[in-house]
Amino acid sequence: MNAAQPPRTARFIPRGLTPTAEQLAIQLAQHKTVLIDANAGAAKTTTLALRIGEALARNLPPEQILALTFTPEARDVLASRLVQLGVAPALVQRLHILTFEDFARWQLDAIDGNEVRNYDDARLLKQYALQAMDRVGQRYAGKLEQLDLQTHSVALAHFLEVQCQLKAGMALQRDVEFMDLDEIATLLDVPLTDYLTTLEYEALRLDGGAGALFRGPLDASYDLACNLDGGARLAPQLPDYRLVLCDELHDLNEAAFRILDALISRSTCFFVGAGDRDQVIYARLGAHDSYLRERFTERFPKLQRLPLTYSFRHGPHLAHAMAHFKQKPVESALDLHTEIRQAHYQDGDECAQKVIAALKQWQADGHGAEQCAILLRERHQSIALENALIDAGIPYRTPAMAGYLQRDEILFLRGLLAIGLNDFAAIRTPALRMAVVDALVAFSEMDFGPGQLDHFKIQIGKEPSLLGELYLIEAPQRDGVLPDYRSVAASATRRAVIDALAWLGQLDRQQPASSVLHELCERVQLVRTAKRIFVRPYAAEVVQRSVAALLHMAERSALSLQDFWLALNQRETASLSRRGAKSVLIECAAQAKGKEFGHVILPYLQADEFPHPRQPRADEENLFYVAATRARQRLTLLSPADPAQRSSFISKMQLSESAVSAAATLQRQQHHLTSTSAAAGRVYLNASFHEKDQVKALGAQFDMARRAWYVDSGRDLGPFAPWLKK
Ligand SMILES: Nc1ncnc2c1ncn2[C@@H]1O[C@H](COP(=O)(O)OP(=O)(O)OP(=O)(O)O)[C@@H](O)[C@H]1O
Repeated sequence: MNAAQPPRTARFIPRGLTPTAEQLAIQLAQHKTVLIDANAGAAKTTTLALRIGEALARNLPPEQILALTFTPEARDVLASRLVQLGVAPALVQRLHILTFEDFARWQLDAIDGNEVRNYDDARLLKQYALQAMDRVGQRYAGKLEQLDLQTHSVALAHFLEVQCQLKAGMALQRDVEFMDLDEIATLLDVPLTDYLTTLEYEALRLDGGAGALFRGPLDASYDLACNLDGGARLAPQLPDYRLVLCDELHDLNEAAFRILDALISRSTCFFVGAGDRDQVIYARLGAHDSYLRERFTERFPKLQRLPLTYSFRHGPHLAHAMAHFKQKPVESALDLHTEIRQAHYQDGDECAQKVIAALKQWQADGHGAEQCAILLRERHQSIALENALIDAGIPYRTPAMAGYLQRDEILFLRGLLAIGLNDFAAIRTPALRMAVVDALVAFSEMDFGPGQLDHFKIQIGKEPSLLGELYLIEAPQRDGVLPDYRSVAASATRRAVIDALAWLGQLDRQQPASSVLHELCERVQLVRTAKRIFVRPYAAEVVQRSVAALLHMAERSALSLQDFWLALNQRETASLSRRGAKSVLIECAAQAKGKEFGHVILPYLQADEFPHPRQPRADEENLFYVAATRARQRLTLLSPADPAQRSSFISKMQLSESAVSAAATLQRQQHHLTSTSAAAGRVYLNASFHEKDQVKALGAQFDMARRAWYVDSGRDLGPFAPWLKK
């Protein structure tokens, strides 16, 4: 370790903000390993960017700097923050800013040759999962009672999630020499069938140990971690980075930790990592706050922990509310009144209307819809919201999740209606038709060989009216035609669906859609099937709630079956055509990590939704904390009119108390800033978001700390008269 004193002055002077003393300490730190465990919005990403800027300013070649993140979103946020702070884009491009997965793939290239197929979309792995299940069947059928081989696509998706989880936690490396199979599965906390299938899947993937044939999501990190661990073949070949940084350390799992360890254990490497122990929400993938709390310290005893105390995203009102919520100190350095607004509703529809009202108010206050995000606890909540937005003519986007009309359970019902009404052509795009076929297969618990289904889909793409044939093709009596069908896991479900289709086909289309859909769901045993095919009760419940929301929508519409069918398809066309960049974002809270928005709306804050009763309380708290702390100027909380039904998280924020202490802090800060800005000779402007281009063109500058436009007081203020503060 270099014991020299930190340089006294920074060489990197960022654009648009003045680093605090704490930020400077990190920017200039010369400790070998530095860990920042700081609150949401406390400038972790920004400070990592400052550290990179400083290294570049001190002539460290960009290629010797590696910045790792867990998601492409976090990678992009860091890269754009560097540019925002004034690092030349050409230099940013030369830096190695990578997700763990991309870094691992790149390293593994050295031993792979060009033979390995990489699949980013887990669905493409289903063929291998099926083969692995076949092998488990051959090896253990009749020998193990607990074996439960399900081969429909939803069960496969579940299996793929479990194997990912086992690998992220390096659980397959555990010492299990003297344990029985079911003991091991219990130890690893996964169903026995999934454990055995994972073993077969890995044998297949790694070609019995000869080398990887294919990789799905997270497999590269896992393979690299295994390689570095056992035999360490690649360890000496890892590039010699002088500076390694890692953002969002709260997503760290065992595989990634081992990769980091190999990189930063080198004597010439300096490391700065940042995370927030209260933002651990991927426990399912092995993330744990123990890395931030203890593991780093145990592994690197000389580790320096450096603080970032103040939030720069939101003002004291939100900071203090979060301090109460998380029972920890949270302070803000911003002279900004981040408003926390509340509104209450009687039912889900009214909640959607309150969202529209909050959004319209935001726009009326001069802000753009694209600066607003509606963050959901779970995707089923979007149905009423999407409908309300479509009705209000407000464009929205749902980049990280399918819009409600494109979700599996809704596609299944749409597929049944398409067959029953003999109108598959109403589902416009070929991609959606394929998705409908997949959903029908999954929810009818049918079982095809992968090639067969693909063949059928191609035919359907050409001739939509063939959709009804799906059930004929699969029927066992057609064995003679297509003899190699896999055994059907739940033929009762398929039979029920076929019967329901016959019933639907002879129905009067003028009947109310609501009663038809209710009966259809009963007849196809949708709830029971969801419970069976989604091994995790939580996932089954999301499906149920999503279907319930659709049924509610049909009831409210009071439309006939025929008209409801038409309306659904029209809504889809309307929502798909309005997804512009200027639209409001609807996203699940988990996907919003690392991002920030002017206005965050949190709807459906009710006891049975958030915290979700089936999920661990600590994870729910972290998720709420992530969601609420994305807000800069305004946070809108929507909860039931009846206090007894409200989410307990709202009272935990102690909004009245926190508002009092926040107001006092804000006053102090305003006083301080008035004196410092007077000294700095700045005149602040009242320009709204929409006016930013105008004032910028006139020469105004943006103060990131105050989030306000200003001009130097020596200037002619005439052109700025409309925006001068009274
Ligand atoms: N010294 C500063 N002065 C003013 N604003 C700052 C300063 N440092 C950072 N910021 C701003 O603070 C906001 C939050 O910063 P950043 O995204 O780096 O926080 P974070 O700790 O990574 O957040 P999270 O963990 O919630 O993702 C950003 O808008 C950033 O531009």
